[in-house]
Amino acid sequence: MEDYGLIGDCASCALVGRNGSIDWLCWPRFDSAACIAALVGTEENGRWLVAPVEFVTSKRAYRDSGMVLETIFETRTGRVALIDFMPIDAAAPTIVRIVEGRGGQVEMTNKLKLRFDYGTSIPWVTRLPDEAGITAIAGPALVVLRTEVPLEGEDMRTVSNFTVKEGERFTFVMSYGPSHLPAPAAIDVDQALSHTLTYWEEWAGRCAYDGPHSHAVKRSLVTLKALTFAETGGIVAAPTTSLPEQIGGGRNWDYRFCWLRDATLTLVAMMAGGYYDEARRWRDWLHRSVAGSPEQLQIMYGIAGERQLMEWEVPWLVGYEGSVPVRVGNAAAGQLQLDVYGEVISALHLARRENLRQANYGWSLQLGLLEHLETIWKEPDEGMWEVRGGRKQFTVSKAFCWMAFDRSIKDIEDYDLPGPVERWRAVRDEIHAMICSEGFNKEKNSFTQSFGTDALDAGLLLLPVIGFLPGDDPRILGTVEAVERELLVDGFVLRYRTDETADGLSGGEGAFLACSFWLVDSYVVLGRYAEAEALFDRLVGLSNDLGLLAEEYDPHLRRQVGNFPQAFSHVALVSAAVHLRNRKVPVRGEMEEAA
Ligand SMILES: OC[C@H]1O[C@H](O[C@H]2O[C@H](CO)[C@@H](O)[C@H](O)[C@H]2O)[C@H](O)[C@@H](O)[C@@H]1O
Repeated sequence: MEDYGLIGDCASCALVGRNGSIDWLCWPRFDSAACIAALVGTEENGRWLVAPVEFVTSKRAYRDSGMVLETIFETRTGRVALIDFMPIDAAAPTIVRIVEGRGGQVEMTNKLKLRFDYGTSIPWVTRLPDEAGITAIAGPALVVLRTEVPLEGEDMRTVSNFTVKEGERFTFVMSYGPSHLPAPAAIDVDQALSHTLTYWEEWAGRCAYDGPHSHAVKRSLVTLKALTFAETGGIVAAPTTSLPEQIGGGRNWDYRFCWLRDATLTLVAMMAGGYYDEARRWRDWLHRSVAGSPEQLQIMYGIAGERQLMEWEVPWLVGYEGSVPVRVGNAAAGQLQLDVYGEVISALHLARRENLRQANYGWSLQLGLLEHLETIWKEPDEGMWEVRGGRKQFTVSKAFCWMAFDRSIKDIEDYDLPGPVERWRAVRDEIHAMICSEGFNKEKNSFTQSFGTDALDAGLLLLPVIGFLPGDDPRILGTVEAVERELLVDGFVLRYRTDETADGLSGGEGAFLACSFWLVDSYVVLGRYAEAEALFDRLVGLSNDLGLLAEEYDPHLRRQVGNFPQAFSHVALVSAAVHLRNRKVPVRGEMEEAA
């Protein structure tokens, strides 16, 4: 996974290997069917390679702070640059690949194999009538490729071999459109490049964070922005499906959707970075998506607020390094995860405090959610880790219910909003008392994953962060110690032990990067700054050469695992950096001091 770089246009994105191969592309949206799917299959499922026929090394970096990726190939005969980007604000979704000779001369190859419908549908390819290039049509989709380089059809793919000499430049421009309309028009490549560079530079330049690790923080925020669907303000958890949590394993999920949990945390990170527009747009997305009957609140939605996210397995894809099944859609959409109420309500609370313009139904929506929560908070749920082994009384879920009532009570107190505040105070206290008696194991001196068990859960690290108990409470100290004792692998944090939690899934998984950043936060809360710094540095050190993080890290194989790049990991990195710099972790719902 570390070999991939991300390019995107805030509608979709592509993963580009350090070998010049685009192996993942979904058009026109993040959640559309992939038309290039080699990432979770083989070359036969679609890829687009532009690279030297042979090279010795390749080195890459983003230009400036943005999403224009430059890969430099050194070959025995010369040096060549490949510049990849997806133009911002183009009339049609587009990928531009520019080949520039930077020394000597280099034999290059271009191999395009489009396979629509997640790597299975072979398109009908024809030459463009009046200009150089081809169109590929498969059902509703049309892709057009324009280039000065002569193209040939070979083995059901489009290829070209060409030579690039120092100072020479060739362009490949591929765009998507619906097949019942004329092919998208040609674009001005230089203008698109300069506009895209300026867009990202300007966006990154607005970052309010100033402090240690600012490069990693900026790269994380730019990555989060790239995972945002600009049209609606929704944010995907990751742009990929089924990158495995264990190489060869079956814990492979589709993350191209908008989780309320992940996205509300993104809102907090965006605001910490000074990006209030994005925060506002996400909050508006939230209002629209969850609008309607509070009993129908889902834990996740499509990027435009879609509710049906049917999960299915793709039998023709052999998976990333053999990790099957490859799944599309996500059955977690139908789960009950009570923490989501706390996440959403604390986000609304924070937005209110930060004076983000409110939709006029914001408070009535919150009231409706809380009234519903009042009827269901005692129920078991699937928890924040979305287990598939049956519902339980998860301690963290209950603590987030406590937070939902606590923040709403504060909203009533601070803004004179109408609501049954006395009743809610009583519920808040009842939840608190229940967690402290049922969710705390005296022998272990730790809170536990669910009531009456002695299993641990890294989500418990959030208890002081949400203000459930102060950081110096002996029960919190005991819980952090227990997590350190039982959930660390090589210093990185497992979200729980898969051998002691019946999560309904076989196999294991890597250390969860967001939880590892939460341990950094815990060390800050406890004043253990040197350990916080050291762990943060190690975690940032796991990023690939482009600063990208997956969901998890396998400490045994020493490689990233899980979907890539993952918003949750980058959000947690941003928050931990701010906390480390400020030597303070604000209670969730209070604003981070960004600048
Ligand atoms: O562990 C089983 C579950 O794994 C996925 O959920 C994880 O990803 C979510 C998106 O980042 C995150 O919000 C959640 O906390 C994680 O556990 C998967 O999406 C689920 O379908 C699956 O049951």
